Amino acid sequence: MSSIQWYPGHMTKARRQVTADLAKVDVVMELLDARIPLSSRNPDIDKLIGTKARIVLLNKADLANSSATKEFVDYFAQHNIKAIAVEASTGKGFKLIVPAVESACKALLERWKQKGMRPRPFRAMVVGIPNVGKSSVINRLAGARKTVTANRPGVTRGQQWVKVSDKLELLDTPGILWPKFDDPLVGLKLASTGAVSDLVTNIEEIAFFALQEVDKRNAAILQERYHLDSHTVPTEEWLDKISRRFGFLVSGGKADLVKGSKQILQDFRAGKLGKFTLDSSLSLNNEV
Ligand SMILES: Nc1nc2c(ncn2[C@@H]2O[C@H](COP(=O)(O)OP(=O)(O)OP(=O)(O)O)[C@@H](O)[C@H]2O)c(=O)[nH]1
Repeated sequence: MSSIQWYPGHMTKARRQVTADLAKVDVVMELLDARIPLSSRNPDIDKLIGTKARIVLLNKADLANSSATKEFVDYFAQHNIKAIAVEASTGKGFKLIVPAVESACKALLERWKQKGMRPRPFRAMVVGIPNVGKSSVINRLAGARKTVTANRPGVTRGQQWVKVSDKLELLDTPGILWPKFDDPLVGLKLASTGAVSDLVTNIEEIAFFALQEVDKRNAAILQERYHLDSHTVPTEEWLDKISRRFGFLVSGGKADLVKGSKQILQDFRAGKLGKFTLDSSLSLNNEV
């Protein structure tokens, strides 16, 4: 879990770093959390990427509702962006990445040819908000492949290009983007899925939000795992019941709601309460 807490100074620094790195690449892999493909988007991403080629990777697809993921792939296609559902933890979907990146770079290749330039491997980087799986994606794409140590303009201290295919090189450090801050519901989605550190959020509120979201989709699973009555609407009492059920007590026999909340979020994030997607592509007409 990332411990980054976003203050204006951090944001300015991150923006500067990402902008500098973006200038070195031809194509961007925008990494999103398949459970929250809209809420995990950086609010300034279009401005940052500009007219550069990009693909979207919907990571942690193993934890998301698969029909919702398909809808999001269509949603991005409608906005002329190729999106691929992937699982960095298993490698599922990864075979599709290189062809998609190369295809996204076709126009660039054309431009090079028109200018009489000799084609070189395309250069790519991964960008995304904290905890979305950037390092996991880079490691999987890099595998045991060698880093390209040739002298290259613009690669700063510690950064290297990794050869992913004959036609593709990847920057071995990701671009860390800040999440959306202004919408409280987006905040709850980011916190419940783990993109925002538990330290900076009210853990009981987040756990209760997670319970409500699960209850809407699959009340039976709550009954099964926590022995809750699936016929009642969620109330804050549920936190008390669940904490007691796991034996989390503080002195005086009171339930330890913080421990109970941690348990709920751990279950929720690990997929033990089902696969879910908290954003909807259908109810939105967002500009991409
Ligand atoms: N279930 C599941 N977990 C994943 C997947 N990809 C990454 N993770 C987990 O998500 C967590 C974050 O992964 P990282 O690769 O560290 O993410 P990051 O974006 O580099 O994180 P920061 O360094 O915080 O910016 C880790 O616990 C990974 O094991 C996936 O496809 N499925």
